[in-house]
This record gives sequence, C-alpha cells and structure tokens, in this order.
Amino acid sequence: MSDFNKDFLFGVATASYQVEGAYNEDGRSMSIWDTFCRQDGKVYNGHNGDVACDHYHLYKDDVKMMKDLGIEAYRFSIAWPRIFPEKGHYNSKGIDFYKRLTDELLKNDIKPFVTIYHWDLPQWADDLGGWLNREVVDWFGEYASKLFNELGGYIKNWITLNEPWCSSFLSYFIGEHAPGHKDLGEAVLVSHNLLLAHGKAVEIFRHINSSDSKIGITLNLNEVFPATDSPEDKAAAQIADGFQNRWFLDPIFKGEYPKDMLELFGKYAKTDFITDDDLKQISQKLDFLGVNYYTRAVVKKGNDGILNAEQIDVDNEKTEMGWEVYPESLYNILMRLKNEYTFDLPLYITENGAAYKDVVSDDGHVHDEKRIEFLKKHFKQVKRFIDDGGNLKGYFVWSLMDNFEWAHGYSKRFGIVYVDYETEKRILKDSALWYKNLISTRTI
Ligand SMILES: CO[C@H](O)c1c[n+]2c([nH]1)[C@H](O)[C@@H](O)[C@H](O)[C@H]2CO
Repeated sequence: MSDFNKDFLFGVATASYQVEGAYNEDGRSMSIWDTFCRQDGKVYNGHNGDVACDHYHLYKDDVKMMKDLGIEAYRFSIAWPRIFPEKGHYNSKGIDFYKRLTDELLKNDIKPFVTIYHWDLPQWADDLGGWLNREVVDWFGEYASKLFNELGGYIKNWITLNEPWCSSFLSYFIGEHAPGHKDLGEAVLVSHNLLLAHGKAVEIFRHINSSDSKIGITLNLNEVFPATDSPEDKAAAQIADGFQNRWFLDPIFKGEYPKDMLELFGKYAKTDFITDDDLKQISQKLDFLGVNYYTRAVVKKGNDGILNAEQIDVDNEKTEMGWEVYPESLYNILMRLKNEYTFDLPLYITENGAAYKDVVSDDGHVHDEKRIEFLKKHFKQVKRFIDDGGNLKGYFVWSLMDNFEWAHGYSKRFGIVYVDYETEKRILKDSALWYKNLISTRTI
C-alpha cells in the first residue's frame, strides 16, 4: 500500500525570470527585475536574469530530464513582458515559446501548471505606476485573458499570482525585491490591487475556460510562534500572523480583511480604497489553493514602531538561506487551512525546498544529503496531513534546477538539479535520484 495514491501529483517548480534567460529575445521587453538587477547594490554581485539557466532554449532537454525522473507535473510561470512587451501590444512570438514548452510537456505526459504572475511585471506597467495604479487590474485582465484564449486548450491548471505578500510587502515595504520601495502605505495599496487583479483573472477565467480547467492562487504561509508566553510576545505573534498570513487568507476565503490588521495599517496607511465590491471580486470561489512553505517564524515584541514584531534567531538546523528547518509547521499550516479557510478545497504544495552549499564532487556527482533529508521530513508531514483527511493533491519541489534566487542572485542553489552557469550543463543531484525513487514507489 503506497503512501501517495495514483492521483497525487509529484511535481517541480520554476519561474520565468529565474530560469528562462533570453531577456530580450523574440520581442520580450524589460521587466521590473531586469531594471532592479541593473541598479547598484540591489542584487548579489550584480547578477541578473539575462541568461539564467537558458531554459528558453534548453527547455526540450529540461523536459526530457523531468520525464526521465518520472516528474508528473511542472509548475512554471509566464513572463508578462513576453506577451505584452508594450501596453496594449500583444506579441504572438511570446506566446509561441509557451506553446512549444507546453507541447513538449504534454508529449511527455507532464501536466503543466501555469503561474500567470511570478513577479516579472513589465517595466512599461511600472512606469505607469505598476501595482500602485488600480488600472493594473485591467492590464492584468487583458494579459490573463490572452493566456486563457491562446493556451487554455492545453493548460488546465492556472495560478493567478505567486505570493502576493512578496509582490507587495517584500517589494514595497521591506524593499528587498523589485521595485524596492519602502513605504507601508504603498505596500497595503499594492496588496489590494494584486488581490483585485487575482479576482479579475478568476472572473475572466470563469467566462472563457472549460469546466475541466482549474484556477487558484499561491500564497506563502508560515506558522508564527511567540518567543515566550509573555502577553507582549503573544501579541507580536498575532500581528506577525496577520501580516504574513491572514491579510491574504481572510479577503480571499472570508471576503474581508482582518480587522486587527486593518486597524493597525490604518494608523500608517490609507485603506479607504477598499470597497465591498472589491471584496466580492477578491473572494470568488477558487478550485484550489497553492501553498508555498519553507520555514516557520518565532517572534518577540519588537520596536520598529509599526508591526512591533521581531523575528528571533532560533538555535536549530537551518538552510543556506538561514531559514530554520521546521517541517511540523507544514502540517500545522495545512490543518489550519483545512479547519479555518479551505475545508475540502483541494490544496497543492506549490513550493517547498531548500538551499544548501551544493558542490560537484570529484566523482562528478552532487551529494546533497541535507536536501534529501529536508524533503523527506516535509513529505512525511504532507503524508500525515493526507492521513488526517487533508485534501492535498500534489507537491511541487522548489526547484527543478538551481536558478536566479532574486536578491541573492545565483549564490543560493535550490535545485534538485545542479546548474553549471558557465556551461549551462545540468547535473542530477542525489536529491533528484531520491525524488525519482519516491515517485516510482509513491512511498515515503
Ligand atoms: C519565505 O520563502 C518564500 O515563501 C519563498 C521562497 N521562494 C519563493 N517564495 C519564490 O516563490 C521563489 O521564486 C523563490 O526562488 C523561492 C526560494 O526562495
């Protein structure tokens, strides 16, 4: 008796800006990440996605590699600047790449899962205000509509946004990601426009796509623990949970923003742009929820004057990103979703993985035991959730291959496949062979 039934999907995930390269090929225009990478000090060693893993040209080899590993689904994102390189100007050459990629996947019995937006906003949109300009909702609708019409016959699983928390708070408040603003008021407005755009795409999808097609969103969620039982730390954990999780889960699944966060944000940011009609658009029924999980958070009372919740360093095993390895929180998050938000709605782990100091040994292999252990522990938690009645339909390991890790450039390796960026040679890490075995036995 296997642990994962025949319908469970074992997948891998990537994103356009992180793997494609070909940044100015076949009509693609600049994205905010092309711009951000060219600004001094924003990205490690000035790295950028101009070439990346050259997936744009090497996709056939990459699909064959997935096939050989027994991969059943591939989550990738579409680069908006390939499809609409200028406002209102559709570029059919851009779509053609995704038709080629999707055709190759389907020929190899690999299910495509497409993320419509994984952070590479066209620069023309940002020049017009980007996610700060509510018109972006219509631009996103035009983009999504074109994808559904051109690819909807082949692609049956759609994710509107990858991690709106990152596209808003990490990019407009914390400032670590493009476009690198540091304004809470902007971040709150951006988070709302992102969710409106999500709802717009769902609305359009329901009018265009056949019933065998599914649409959802991917959220990065973590479990927040107070550093101590003190009332101050518990209050900090509540705010951190609201900032990271409930600000997105509540409007999407409950049709309202969390009151505590509205009140807190309201002290520093305008929130009067939120209307009841907006919340209706945001909270339309979904076919699934994608969950990206990497680590938990332990917070104490902070003094930043806004959230006053400061993450502490926990003395426990960590990955190369400094993220604590804490698989139990994956189970806890999934159970919370099931009990409070999604109930029987299908869930996917759309990202889980780890960066480690991977090196090619003298034997030509990459012996990434730590990554195998990381994945094993997290798959066990997912199995636990399924055994407890959870409706988990699949798991996408982040990532298929080493790739451009945003502000960390190419300094962090998340792949189960090693990439030699000098030669673009791919080397299966031991974790890829471990995954191949897991897929074939379906037993953790
Ligand atoms: C706290 O981690 C976030 O949930 C997160 C981690 N990750 C992500 N989101 C993004 O979706 C990927 O593009 C990153 O490459 C990947 C690895 O950093």
